[in-house]
Amino acid sequence: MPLTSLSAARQAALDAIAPAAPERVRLLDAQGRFLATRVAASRSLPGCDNSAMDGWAVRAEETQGAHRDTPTRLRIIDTVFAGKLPATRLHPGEAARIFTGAPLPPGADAVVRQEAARASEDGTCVDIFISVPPGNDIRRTGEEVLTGAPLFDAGQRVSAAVLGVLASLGATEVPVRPAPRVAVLATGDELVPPGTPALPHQVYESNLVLVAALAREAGADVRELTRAPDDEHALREALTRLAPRVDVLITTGGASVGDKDFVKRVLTTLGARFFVDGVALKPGKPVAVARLGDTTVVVLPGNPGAATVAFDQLARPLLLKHQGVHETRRRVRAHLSEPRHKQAGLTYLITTTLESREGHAPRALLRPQGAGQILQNVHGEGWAILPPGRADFAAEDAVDVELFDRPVYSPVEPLA
Ligand SMILES: Nc1nc2c(c(=O)[nH]1)N[C@H]1C(S)=C(S)[C@@H](COP(=O)(O)OP(=O)(O)OC[C@H]3O[C@@H](n4cnc5c(N)ncnc54)[C@H](O)[C@@H]3O)O[C@H]1N2
Ligand code: MOO
Repeated sequence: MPLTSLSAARQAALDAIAPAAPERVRLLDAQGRFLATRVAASRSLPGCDNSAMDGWAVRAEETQGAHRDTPTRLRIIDTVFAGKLPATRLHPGEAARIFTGAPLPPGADAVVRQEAARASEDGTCVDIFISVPPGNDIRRTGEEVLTGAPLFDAGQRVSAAVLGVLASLGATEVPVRPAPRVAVLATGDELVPPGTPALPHQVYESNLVLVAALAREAGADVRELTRAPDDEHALREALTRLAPRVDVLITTGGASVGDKDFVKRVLTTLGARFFVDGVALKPGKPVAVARLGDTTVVVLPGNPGAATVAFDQLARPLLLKHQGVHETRRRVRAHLSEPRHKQAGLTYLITTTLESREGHAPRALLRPQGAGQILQNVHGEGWAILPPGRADFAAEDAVDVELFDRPVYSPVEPLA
């Protein structure tokens, strides 16, 4: 039977999970989550016409012709602080002392900043030294947004900027989808926990940290990190203990066809229903997705590079769907830097950097990548996708590159 294609597997994996019911959480607890509903402006921003500067509220027409040598003299009738209401209306010949953010008194239509004016010694009058147009240094009601205007769609990621807007509307809580609770189970007799001595033939267990970090990047709340030996009894015990506690249980290792690859067999004996079992993908071929009771189980291969690709292609979309969102990844067309031979039936995802070229599509520089390797991912800019149905690719052949879109950072100071 041919292996499931990557696109069919992704669809099937998504069928193994449903968006979680929304919950209301405090603003800061919503950071990094996704809005569960649309949000409209519950008030206008700003809520009233107010001053953008510390200075004087005036009637603009009365400043016409004002100059340092020929100032307009106005009578001071009020002082308006931010958060206070003006005591009175501004009539011709009058000015009000006003501070940044304070509501504009009725009758005033402009603000003159204090650097362009001087109050008399006795504080009764102010000389205005410049002429200003109506609206000068005024922030208008609803200038940024009017009450009822749509602000955010459901699925909007709650960033610091979004939180700032919600807080400025007076919100204290926000409806979001809950973060999926995740447990990671690493299997393998050969694995040595980091922090203990390891002989050259031994392997440090690194997938717990790797997969937990990937899951967090996908918005998960990682609750448990557990190791289990390649032993059916121990695996059964670990899977039955962990599954009921989480929404998504992710295993690594023991996913293939070796004598000690028990994970899928044990899941089957526990009554798991498989949605995906092996994908025409390299690396990551043995990946599986199943449902065990109410828990979605993702079985990742043990090779860290294969686990990374399989996570990225199946587990991440599924964790995002739990949060009510679908991610559209940016793709660019690029030309291969070198020829490649591959198994015709599989999709290959190869970590790539991009070299831009004047007047041409960029070149995809394929990184040396094996299923067990992940160092190249640190520097990669995306996956070059070598599609199925073809075994040989020549240098300069055009392929799609699915971008990681990771920001680029550089040191503040040159390194010594
Ligand atoms: N005869 C066949 N052999 C294999 C096939 C196949 O189709 N026929 N598939 C290969 C593919 S593809 C992959 S990928 C691997 C994955 O197999 P497993 O999921 O069973 O992984 P393990 O055998 O347990 O480990 C593979 C490799 O990864 C290292 N590993 C495992 N867990 C961790 C961990 N937590 N931290 C760090 N490194 C880990 C492990 O030491 C092995 O080196 O199977 C192929 N075989
Ligand atoms: O998934 Mo395996 O070799 O395709 O790493």
